[in-house]
Amino acid sequence: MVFWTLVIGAIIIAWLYKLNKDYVVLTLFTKRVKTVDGTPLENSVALCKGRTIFGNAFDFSVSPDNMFDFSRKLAAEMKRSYVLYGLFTPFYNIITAEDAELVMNDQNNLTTKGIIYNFLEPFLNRGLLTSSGKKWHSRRKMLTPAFHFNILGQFEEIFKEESKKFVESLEAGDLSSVTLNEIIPKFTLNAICETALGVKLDEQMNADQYRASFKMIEEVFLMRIRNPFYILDSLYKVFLAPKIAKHISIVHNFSSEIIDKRRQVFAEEPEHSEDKADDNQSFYTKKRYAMLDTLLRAERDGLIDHVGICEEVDTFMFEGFDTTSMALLFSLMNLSLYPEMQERCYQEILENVEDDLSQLDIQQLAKLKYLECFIKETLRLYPSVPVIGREVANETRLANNLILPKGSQIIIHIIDIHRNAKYFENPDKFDPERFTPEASAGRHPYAYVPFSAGQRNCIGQKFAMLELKTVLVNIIKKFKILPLMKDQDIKLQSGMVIRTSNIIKVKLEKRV
Ligand code: HEM
Repeated sequence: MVFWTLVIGAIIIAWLYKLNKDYVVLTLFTKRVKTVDGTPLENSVALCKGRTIFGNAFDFSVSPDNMFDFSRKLAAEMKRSYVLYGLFTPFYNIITAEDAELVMNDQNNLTTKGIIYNFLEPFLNRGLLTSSGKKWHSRRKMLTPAFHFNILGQFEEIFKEESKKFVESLEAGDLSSVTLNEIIPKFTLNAICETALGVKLDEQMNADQYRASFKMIEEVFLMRIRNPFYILDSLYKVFLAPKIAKHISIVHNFSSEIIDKRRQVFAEEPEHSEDKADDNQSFYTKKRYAMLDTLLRAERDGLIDHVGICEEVDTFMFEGFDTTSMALLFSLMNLSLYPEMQERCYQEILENVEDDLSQLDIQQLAKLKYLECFIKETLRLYPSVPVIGREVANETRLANNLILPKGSQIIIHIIDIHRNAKYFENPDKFDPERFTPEASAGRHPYAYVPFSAGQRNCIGQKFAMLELKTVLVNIIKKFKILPLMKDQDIKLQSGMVIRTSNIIKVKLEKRV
């Protein structure tokens, strides 16, 4: 009996030993990443020892603050891209521009969004951000004209109006302590609703409730990232979905109400029937255009249904609201922390922008080169979307000698690429001069990718830069922005976008 137990035990151990070469057994048979030339994996990529015997599956079961810091610590320790083994799947973590280029440039196997994006599905369903394959191609083609240069000119009018209102609301408040986390989302939500959706938010629409529900959805999203068991939809549905059902329906009702309002405006305009999809110029000059009109037109032509429109509207609200909020928050914070740079922005505005800000246009904004460098540097150190993900659709061989098994997850840490001393000397120093043409020459093209790159890049990047420049010109012209906290006090956090765990405040002083 003892003999046979030993024999069977030995066979099992031998079998597990063999299996372990292809799979990380204790992470529930996660396939291993291999090398093309058969050399040891650690020669081509860093491997990170797990905190438990279950690979790295439980390494991220920490608070959002610690999760953010933990990733930065790993990048600093590893110094090159690294592999982690989670439950069921390996995670290839990219922290160099060279590796990011291989993934962002791939046209075939690496354009599908990663598992993390599934966590957004109850909220966004499958819109432009989260979809892949044919659906993504046709939606991207449908929506690209909505971001055409000619249309940005019309959006500029809205950005100006909203910026003016924003400055007036600041003036009416307590200038000695302005809480950026509170006031900015109001401005950015109004701006996205009016430009993208063509609807002014009014009292009845309860935008405060929308923003609060948005936060709750984010909390549950983070719970799913931290606990590897919540990867399983069945567990999510039982334990987490009921917590946010109410909030999901609040955000969906909010966007549905907007779609209905705009649909009425659209239906009242008979000339829409004559519009050609690519005839933006003539169409958009007839009345104020909204991106949602592109979708309503496609609906009329039978190219998209109501569910599809909701997916895209929720996606625009998600992508266009919080990303710009955080970019604006960090820009204002940096203006307060670096007074000489703020003064340079102010002087540049005086030299290049008409005194009457209602005349501000894209041409004047294009002259504000230093302000642009300032925003770019802000997005380098504080990219609104610090991390993006892909899923490997089919086993893929990369030019860096790695073979990624089908289903592997790729995490591109944009923030770690941006803070890598290989591309940016003294990377933690805030220095807008890095983005002058001379300083940028010769830099790796994927070393600075706040809007990602390749075919899945951000469709709204020009829109976002225009909005940021417009509101910043309005604020800088009116106020001196003074600090109420130190650079070292700012604590970054993970969220659906980058967050701060502390409240960011500044003081404003009216310019005379
Ligand atoms: C500072 C502001 C912004 C930043 C930093 C930013 C960044 C990004 C990044 C990094 C991606 C790639 C996401 C991924 O691969 O998972 C992305 C995608 C996207 N962004 Fe933005 N974004 C900003 C503003 C906007 C705005 C204002 C809009 C819309 C009005 C927008 C709409 C989108 C959409 C629809 C996608 C998905 C594109 C696709 O997959 O085809 N973004 N954005």
